[in-house]
Amino acid sequence: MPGTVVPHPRRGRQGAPEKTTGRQPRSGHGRQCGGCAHARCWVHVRRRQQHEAERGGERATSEGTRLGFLESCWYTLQFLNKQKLLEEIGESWLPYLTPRDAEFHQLWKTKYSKLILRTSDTVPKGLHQVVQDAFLTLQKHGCLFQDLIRIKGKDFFTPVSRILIGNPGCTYKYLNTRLFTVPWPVEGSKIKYCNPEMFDACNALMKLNDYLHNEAVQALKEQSLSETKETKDAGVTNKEQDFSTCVEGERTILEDQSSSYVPRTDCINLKNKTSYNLTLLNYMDPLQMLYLKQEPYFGMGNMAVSWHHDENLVESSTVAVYSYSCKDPVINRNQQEDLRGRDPAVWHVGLKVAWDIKTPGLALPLHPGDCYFMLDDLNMTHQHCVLAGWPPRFSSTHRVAECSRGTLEYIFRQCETALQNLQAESESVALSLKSLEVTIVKEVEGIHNEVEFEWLRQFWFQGKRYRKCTDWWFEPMAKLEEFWKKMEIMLLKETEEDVTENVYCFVESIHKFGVYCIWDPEAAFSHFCSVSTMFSTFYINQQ
Ligand SMILES: O=C(O)CCC(=O)C(=O)O
Ligand SMILES: [Fe+2]
Repeated sequence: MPGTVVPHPRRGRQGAPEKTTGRQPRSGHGRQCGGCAHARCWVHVRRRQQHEAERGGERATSEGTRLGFLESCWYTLQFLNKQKLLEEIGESWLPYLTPRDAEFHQLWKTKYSKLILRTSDTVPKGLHQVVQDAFLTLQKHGCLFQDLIRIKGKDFFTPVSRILIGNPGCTYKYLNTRLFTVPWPVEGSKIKYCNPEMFDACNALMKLNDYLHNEAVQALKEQSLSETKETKDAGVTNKEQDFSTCVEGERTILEDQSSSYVPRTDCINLKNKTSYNLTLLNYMDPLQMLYLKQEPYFGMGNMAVSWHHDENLVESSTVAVYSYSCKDPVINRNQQEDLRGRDPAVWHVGLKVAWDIKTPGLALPLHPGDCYFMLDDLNMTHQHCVLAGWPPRFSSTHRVAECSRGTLEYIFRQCETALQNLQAESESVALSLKSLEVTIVKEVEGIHNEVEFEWLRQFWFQGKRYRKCTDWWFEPMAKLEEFWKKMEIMLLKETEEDVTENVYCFVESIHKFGVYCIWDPEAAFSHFCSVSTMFSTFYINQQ
């Protein structure tokens, strides 16, 4: 008879599930120990890591130490790079340009050509209105939160407050925090918002998303045409441009057929790299901040967001940003005409070539309603930061998030795969495993971890923030928790098998020890040690 397995009650504080212990050896013996030794090890190591992480009050990651090690290598490398840069700079600042400098436009054109600005006057007035209302609604209802992020193993709150809005069921992970989209009302979706204003806000951001998508397509097209022209001017034969029109569904998205056609594959790329699935909204009122980090390389002043590359995006996808600083401090700009450097009253986006101290940086002022685009691979080749001005400011940053492992659809599919190894016994409610094969059990463990660490913990860790806008996520989260519980039971069964086998191996080993002793004491000793270590490690891990 299998031992009775009682799942633990969920952990109260974060609602995150707690691991159960399954120390119930059962009689009988199943498999050969050699084949499954690796699997056992893997299970134990993982449980120990998790146990340690929990004891330290940390938010563990599903990948455990392996990822932790790679992560710390990456951070060390970044740290060393940064140190090297700072050393090279010494006491002085690196140069950067603003529109006040004569060479600003030349620098922009040559070194930052994939940064595109669309000033507010090019954006439809009606769109400005609904988007700005949406920002204020979200703020009024307390929907923006400072995120607890993790950098170099340390936790920080972001200076900016944020909310993620986007396709239903989509998530976006940045700096070890997975954010869950407040769904915008895509066609055919049934979303219950907390109030009608919230619907309007999400709808407005979806409209902005469509607008920015079209603008990005246009900008990319223009850019590719200007590149084509430049190569032609330089006398280089470029690829043929006489391809069929580019169609998005029934609609032609690239209509300018008179100048040139864009190849179909390029069209698909273009669409994939501008089809934003979410937007991360930022808000900060500098006057409410006790302290803001100073830009370290160029002396650009207060930073709201430090230098970074946006992570977790589809490769070479465009990022589009709508910027709304609540007042435009025009007077100050005139007063500071003769000063050098950027106007500290005005919000700017700062750009620099990654790990390069030769190319001057760029600080581009952003006035209320301006939009900027980081086209193609600009986000990879360059870093950007946000330089704070004086008024409060919102921004909506539209992204093509790489969410092959970041949607509800995906994680439910994973659960389905894992639960295929579960069979309900007809005469009892007890659940049992169809296969104890190492690869299958390992896969289930992986999925179990993924659900727990990437979804349940991440969701509950952020408290009840998602309730502020809609209850959309609570039903799928409850479902995921059900799946998690089933997997927990499955894995406990596997663990029981482990216990049995360990006991069996241990006993057998003692027996073998006696046999070995006669002709090979060394082998007997090492055999005994390895098995007993395995057994005691297992036992300790089950405490
Ligand atoms: O607010 C902005 O202009 C950009 C913010 C940003 O870089 C980010 O959220 O990743
Ligand atoms: Fe960014």
